[in-house]
Amino acid sequence: MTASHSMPAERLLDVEDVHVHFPMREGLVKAVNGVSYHVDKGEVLGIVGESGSGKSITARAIMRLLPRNAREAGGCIRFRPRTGEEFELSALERNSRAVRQVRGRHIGMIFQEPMTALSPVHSIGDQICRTIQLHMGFDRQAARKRAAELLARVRMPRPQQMLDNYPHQLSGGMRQRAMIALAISCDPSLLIADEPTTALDVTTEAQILELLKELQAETGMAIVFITHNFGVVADIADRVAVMYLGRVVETATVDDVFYAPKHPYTKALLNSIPRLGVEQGRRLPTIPGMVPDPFSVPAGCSFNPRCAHAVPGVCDVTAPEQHRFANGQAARCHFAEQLAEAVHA
Ligand SMILES: Nc1ncnc2c1ncn2[C@@H]1O[C@H](COP(=O)(O)OP(=O)(O)OP(=O)(O)O)[C@@H](O)[C@H]1O
Repeated sequence: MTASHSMPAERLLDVEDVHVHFPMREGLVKAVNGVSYHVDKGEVLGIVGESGSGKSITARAIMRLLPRNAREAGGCIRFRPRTGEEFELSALERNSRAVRQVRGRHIGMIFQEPMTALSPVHSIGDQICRTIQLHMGFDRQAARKRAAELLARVRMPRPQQMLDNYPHQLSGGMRQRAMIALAISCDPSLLIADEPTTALDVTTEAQILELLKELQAETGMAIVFITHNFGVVADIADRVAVMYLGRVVETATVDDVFYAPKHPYTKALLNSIPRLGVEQGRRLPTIPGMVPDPFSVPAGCSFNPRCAHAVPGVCDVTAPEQHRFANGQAARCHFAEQLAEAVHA
């Protein structure tokens, strides 16, 4: 499907004012409440935020993999892969043939749990070959050759034999590599990575991150990398979108977000990262309060009850607009400018 509006030449993905709701017995959960972000070709965008901020549901809206009970309540998602076609993803029926042509071919996906992407009843080789044959028109023999090359590329030992292994025969780290090989098998323009390293031990996590960085540099694919972990963002991303309660509250380059965060929530998240060299036994700062119940989101700025800078009568009354800074950084805070000036004063 061709989108009606044009996108800038460098733009790969445009997520614009997307709303996704879950009608529940207890009330309406506005899991994604006006999210906008973009990804340029070859760029790595990190999405950070506490649990429940809507990171995964936004990604699932892009991939057209929303839960059955999700209601899309507005917004537009446009995608232009390297092949030059343009898709209005938000207009594509979930699980339609059109969606399956985009997913797998132009968008690869990796998850925390590899068995979300891998079938337990087919060998690794069969799964990769089928995807390659379906989307790239390779015959069986050429697909098998490419599949073995992909397994070698993600550094699986004995790739030729590995083709005939089933996922349950592999270790967690190896399954993760098989899932990555499957995700990149058709040379996608975009890889969506939803917490792919969260369940791994630190050593394996570092290896997988290194592999993803190498693959990104080699193929020029863009990555949307969803994580709780600012350390991972620093390692892999070019730019960051910080999410809180269904909204993007700050977007910035990785350097800007670490050296001059503009939203109080971003600052609080950064302050809660464990640092090397912190005296043993000294308590690390944590963000005060809990993420509010999704059925009773605070009025005004939804972060106001936890914010050290909240001004009564303003922050608890009016939802802030996005404030855009000259360097391209943007923060959804009434006092973003004043707070930034106070830091530099
Ligand atoms: N199928 C569903 N039915 C009802 N509510 C849902 C469903 N899936 C997600 N939600 C709600 O949507 C909100 C956003 O969830 P989402 O999974 O996108 O958050 P997240 O930021 O990715 O969190 P995490 O880091 O824990 O994965 C949460 O309040 C969650 O409870």
